[in-house]
Amino acid sequence: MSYQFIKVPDHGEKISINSDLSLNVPDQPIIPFIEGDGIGVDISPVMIKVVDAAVEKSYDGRRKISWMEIFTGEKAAEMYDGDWFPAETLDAIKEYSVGIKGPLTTPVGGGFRSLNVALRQELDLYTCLRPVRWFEGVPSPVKEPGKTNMVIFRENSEDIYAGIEWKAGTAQASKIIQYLQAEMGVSKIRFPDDCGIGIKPVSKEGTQRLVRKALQYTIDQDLPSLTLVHKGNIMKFTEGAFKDWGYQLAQEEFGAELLDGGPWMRLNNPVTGKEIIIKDVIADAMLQQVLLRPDEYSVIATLNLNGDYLSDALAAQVGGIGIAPGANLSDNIALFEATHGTAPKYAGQDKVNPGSLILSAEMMLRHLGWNEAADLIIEGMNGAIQAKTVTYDFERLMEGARLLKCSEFGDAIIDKMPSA
Ligand SMILES: NC(=O)C1=CN([C@@H]2O[C@H](COP(=O)(O)OP(=O)(O)OC[C@H]3O[C@@H](n4cnc5c(N)ncnc54)[C@H](OP(=O)(O)O)[C@@H]3O)[C@@H](O)[C@H]2O)C=CC1
Ligand SMILES: O=C(O)CCC(=O)C(=O)O
Ligand SMILES: [Mg+2]
Repeated sequence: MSYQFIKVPDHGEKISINSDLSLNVPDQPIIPFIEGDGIGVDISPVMIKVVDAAVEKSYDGRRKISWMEIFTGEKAAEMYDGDWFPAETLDAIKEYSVGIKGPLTTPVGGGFRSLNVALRQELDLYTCLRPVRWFEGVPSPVKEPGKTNMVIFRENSEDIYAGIEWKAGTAQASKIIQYLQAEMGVSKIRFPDDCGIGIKPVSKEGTQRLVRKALQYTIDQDLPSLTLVHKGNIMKFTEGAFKDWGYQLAQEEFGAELLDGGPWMRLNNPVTGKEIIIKDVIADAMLQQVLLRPDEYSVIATLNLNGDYLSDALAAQVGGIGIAPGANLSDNIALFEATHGTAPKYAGQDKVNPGSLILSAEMMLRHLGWNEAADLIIEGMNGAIQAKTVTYDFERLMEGARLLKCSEFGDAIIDKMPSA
């Protein structure tokens, strides 16, 4: 495919996908990346430098990533004559199958809709996978941060994030309100004359494809439990249905059985034989459970908004969103990204923690099967943290730490990577 502004590197090859959805990864894969708005300009080059160093150290030049810049957000708007979301960016992600992105700005209360959400919707990246683990030495607000070790599977394509909403006072909002009152017998809209309306679609298919991934991950990683997190006591036919469809899938597709009469279920891991508990917790209670009894939770499957809240809250327990990685996944595309946003007040200052994006790249390397390079990144990160050479977010809470810039922290990670 030829592109208008995207420059395909002279060297490197495309990753291809086999019929069983496994990847064929060449030794020099072309990987598209979006630099990102705000602090994207700081963290993306550091991520690339760290990844290149880990790959070089692991494979002695036999393997190398050919990075290909693609554009969304402010940089795209400048290049593509005001188009924040160029079609060729989507084409490139589809063509190259694996990519990584920095954060993108979304205006609050008006303006354009989230480009991050649009990427997930357009590419049907229905799973947002956010692992939360503690690195020894990272300052944390809790007493025993090592007890927090969870993996969030956030549904990424439905819920109120679908963007079906109308502003108060518009003809569309009035029409929907009139329809609800006249045709659907709704009498509970408290102030109908001045009311915005949002719609929350949650489907069986959307729920079950997410829960299927989460339960398969629980099995593959030999983990002890899967928790369905929902607010089904209040939103019965969306969040309540998510819980019911989740349990139904566990029973019908994985052979789970009721535990003590239900609703919790159990199954034996078909590979290791170990017991897996499938349980559910109401979302508000979950926010206290993860603080008070974190070691009782392992894999979490939840809806879009709950997952958004829970991922920042859990990240805080292990040191903050400066070190919170993630991936957006469909069955054949993987787009890695940090949990945090553009942190505009720090943009361009070479200050923030690049850890989230670097750890997102570490997930990407594992997705490619380049585990040796991924392991080096973890060792480098551990080494830099143990040496107390860290960015401002950790330094302000760590006794005796040396403050590093964003780029210096990347260099410290590289320095601490053991030689082969
Ligand atoms: N996937 C994406 O692209 C996302 C985009 N966004 C967008 O980002 C913009 C800003 O959102 P906002 O709510 O301020 O959230 P941000 O995540 O951008 O920042 C909130 C705070 O988190 C801390 N933080 C964030 N990133 C880092 C980092 N790399 N290192 C250290 N600390 C960090 C900072 O805290 P402190 O000041 O205390 O040091 C920062 O002020 C919005 O437009 C929002 O829509 C938000 C989330 C995800
Ligand atoms: O799209 C945005 O601006 C925010 C998204 C977000 O907070 C997230 O994905 O965690
Ligand atoms: Mg968020």
